[in-house]
Amino acid sequence: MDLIQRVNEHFIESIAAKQQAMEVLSPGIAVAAEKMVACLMNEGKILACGNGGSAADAQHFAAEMVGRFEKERPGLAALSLATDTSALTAIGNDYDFDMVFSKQVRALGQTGDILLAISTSGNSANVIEAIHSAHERQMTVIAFTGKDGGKIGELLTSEDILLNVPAFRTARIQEVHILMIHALCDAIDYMLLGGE
Ligand SMILES: O=C(CO)[C@@H](O)[C@H](O)[C@H](O)[C@H](O)COP(=O)(O)O
Ligand SMILES: [Zn+2]
Repeated sequence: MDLIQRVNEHFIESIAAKQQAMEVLSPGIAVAAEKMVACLMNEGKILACGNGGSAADAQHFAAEMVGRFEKERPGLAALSLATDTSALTAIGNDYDFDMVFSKQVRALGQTGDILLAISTSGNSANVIEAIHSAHERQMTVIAFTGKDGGKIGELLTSEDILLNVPAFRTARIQEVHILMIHALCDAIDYMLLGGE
């Protein structure tokens, strides 16, 4: 296979992953957006976490909430738990890397807040611990996963939302996750501002 064909395969596979995800996830994404708006309108906030590419997704989502997505509006309360290098290194060094998010959730999370938990495998221990802490704090969890949903898929409650991408390659799952983030931002803005 030549290099251009190899690149083409990525586009083809990504398009297919998105098509399959659309068919199963759009209703759940709409419900997640409604839960987020209800939380934000009730003085709540959204905490987001994930590792590697998903850390970037958590940060990307928070930036579009606090800054803006496509329309001018007041900033919305969201925070990435994956960006504070001092907190991440101190907690990782002094306690355990599994606790880097959960300790922040316990410190910052309040009843009615939302945890956006992002893990392509559904098995990252620090994301799982963050979900346990969110439940202790009576927060709702919205989980973005992939593959078979992993352990995260098994520990969510009926109050939570599992948005599991039906794909097995990490890169493809991440590409759908970022699309889901933009769809969420758009739905939130639409509910708050109306428009097209
Ligand atoms: O972006 C990628 C791979 O595309 C990596 O950085 C990837 O996010 C990391 O390996 C993560 O540690 C994977 O964690 P998870 O998605 O299974 O929770
Ligand atoms: Zn990646």
